[in-house]
Amino acid sequence: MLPAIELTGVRTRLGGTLIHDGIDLAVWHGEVFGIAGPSGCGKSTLLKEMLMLQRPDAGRIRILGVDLMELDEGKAQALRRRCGVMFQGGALFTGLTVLENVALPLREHTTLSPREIEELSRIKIALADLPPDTVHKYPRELSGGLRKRAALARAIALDPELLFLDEPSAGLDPLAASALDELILGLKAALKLTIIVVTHDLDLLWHVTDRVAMLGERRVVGLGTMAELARSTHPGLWPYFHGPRGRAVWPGEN
Ligand SMILES: Nc1ncnc2c1ncn2[C@@H]1O[C@H](COP(=O)(O)OP(=O)(O)OP(=O)(O)O)[C@@H](O)[C@H]1O
Repeated sequence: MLPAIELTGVRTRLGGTLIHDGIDLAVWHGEVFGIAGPSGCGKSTLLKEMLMLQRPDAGRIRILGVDLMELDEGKAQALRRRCGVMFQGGALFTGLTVLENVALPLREHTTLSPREIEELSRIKIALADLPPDTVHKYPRELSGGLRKRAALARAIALDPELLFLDEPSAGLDPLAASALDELILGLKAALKLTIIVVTHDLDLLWHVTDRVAMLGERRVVGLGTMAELARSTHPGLWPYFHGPRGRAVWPGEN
């Protein structure tokens, strides 16, 4: 079976600096795949490239079997519909209620009736574990954790095959962050999603991901389960797992 996502030899130059110099990785259908690494190593840039928001200078990216280098705008639109995205901060429309935010992709990309759209939106809101009384609230009336859930409900509105999460736990307290971890695992199981998550959050990486690509030195310096990466002696991985914060979240060591 073809991978859900395949990157081969991706090279990216930004503002005269080489950010990626030969990134190779494959994401399998149905897995939660983490992308981690130090600040500035190009994680978000890689995400944008997979989402067709930015083009690499060289290399090949295949999403759901489609080669992004050979896409016209029509095919890109069709492919984007198969990808849900939750950007850092949620990026909800502040002037729209939760229900209207979740309904928006359905209004833009389907020919469903308003009643069907509302019903489907309510299903996604329930799947994201938002209390029913939040549907008519505006994002500013919600806690950070509930705003993330609303953003997640919107990201799954069109039943995507791939779900991209950019720093989902950023800004959340530890309890809200671990509740979100559970929700991500629940969505993966319920919707058979392939999930790509860019994060610094070691708890999330240990508890939610199946495999992780650790970026560094403009390449993938480690690829495997967190347990496999933790055993690696690669100098680019050692500080990540054996620094004080890294050590504190090793399962079974708390
Ligand atoms: N449009 C741009 N022009 C020039 N440099 C850029 C541009 N966008 C990002 N960069 C630089 O490219 C590098 C990679 O940025 P990117 O945001 O992908 O890193 P990151 O790993 O996601 O970082 P963080 O973990 O801090 O979010 C950084 O050094 C950043 O300053």
